[in-house]
Amino acid sequence: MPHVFKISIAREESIKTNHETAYLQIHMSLSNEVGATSHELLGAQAQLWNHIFQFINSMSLKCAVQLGIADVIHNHGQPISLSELMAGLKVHPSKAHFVSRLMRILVHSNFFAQHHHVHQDRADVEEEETVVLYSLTPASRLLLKDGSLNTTPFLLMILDPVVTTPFHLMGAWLKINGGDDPAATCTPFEMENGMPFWELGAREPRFGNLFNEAMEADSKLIGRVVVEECGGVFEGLKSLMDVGGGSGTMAKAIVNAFPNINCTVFDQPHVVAGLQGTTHNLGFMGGDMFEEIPPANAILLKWIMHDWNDAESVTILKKCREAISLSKNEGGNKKIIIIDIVVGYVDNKKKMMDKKSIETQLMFDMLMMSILPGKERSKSEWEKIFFAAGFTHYNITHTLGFRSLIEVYP
Ligand SMILES: C[S@@+](CC[C@H](N)C(=O)[O-])C[C@H]1O[C@@H](n2cnc3c(N)ncnc32)[C@H](O)[C@@H]1O
Ligand SMILES: C/C=C/c1ccc(O)c(OC)c1
Repeated sequence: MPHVFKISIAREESIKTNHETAYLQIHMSLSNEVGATSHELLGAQAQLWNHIFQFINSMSLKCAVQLGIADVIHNHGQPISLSELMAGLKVHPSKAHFVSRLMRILVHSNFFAQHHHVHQDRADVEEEETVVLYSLTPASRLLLKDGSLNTTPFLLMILDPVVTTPFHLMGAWLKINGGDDPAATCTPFEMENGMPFWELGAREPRFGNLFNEAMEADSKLIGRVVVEECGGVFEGLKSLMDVGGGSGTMAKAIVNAFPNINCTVFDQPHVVAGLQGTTHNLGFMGGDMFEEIPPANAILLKWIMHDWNDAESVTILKKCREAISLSKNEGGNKKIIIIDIVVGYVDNKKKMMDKKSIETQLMFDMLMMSILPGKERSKSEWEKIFFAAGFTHYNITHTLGFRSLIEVYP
């Protein structure tokens, strides 16, 4: 393309009527070789390279998790020097200078903080010595393996080759015929693994367990926030069915905060096999949400709807509507509670985070496209499936960071 423009510009320059000069300007703005100043070219290259290299940020963080850097700093109890950090890591001493480079990029990304400490306590040292000391940041506190909000399983699951490999196939996947039925279209994940995501989780315990642990970590964090910020949502309910509730972490947070709600975790039989409620008001049940959902005043769908396409989602929502209509709750309300992304809506208390949060939403959407037949929905896309399933109104609360809580009523 650029060559074609170059030739036409050369020709038009020799003619130079006013009319053609206008064309020339358009051609120049379209051409990447002629129009840009050095400054613009370097800016464009910087943007491109920064984007190309984003996986290096992910992998540097993965390395820190593999080594347990955050745990060593935390266990040290105070800011730590490189040599103290090395003593706590299972890294070969010959590689200390590599670790300092790893730390440099992670400090840049705000996963660790770095201070310069001036040594004055050694009489034998004549010149002052400055030592770099590392400490944790709020983001790296989520990487502590003993912490209650340990997010490392989520990181290891998302950066596992089982998840990253299908992304290499997206172009090829888009070129092949998906057929007329969107529900029957295979995903890049299936193209790579020969089976759907949930089947791999059932067949390969290593990945299945990693996935469930990843979900637990999120449910611990969001469970706490939901109870603190949106507790009113659960007032007046006698029973709650957490459909696709995994190993029950979210349900535990809810029954602890609301002892009067009877909560049942409903998930695939192999996921809830062997699980038992720790209190009288928590139970587990295996089943298929496309077949039948047991009755309850309210159904919780946390990170469920985005796993499925519109037709599948409407089927699940219809099953939910049946389940709440069959339950008893005199005077109390009945509803579906969805915790998921509403694309374009982010926590309005954190305006500064908006661009990053929306990027996170769009990344989740690409994940749902590569791994599952799912998608992230805008407000109007949500409305379409709610009404198609026979619900009449809904209310969105945007207080969960890049996610929202949606109450949907019959
Ligand atoms: C993304 S996870 C969300 C887990 C949990 N709600 C959370 O947010 O931590 C989706 C869950 O749906 C479950 N699931 C998938 N297909 C299902 C089906 N047909 N019936 C019931 N549960 C299903 C999976 O086993 C998984 O636990
Ligand atoms: C690699 C797959 C990740 C994934 C799959 C299903 C989900 O609902 C999800 O929500 C965070 C994440």
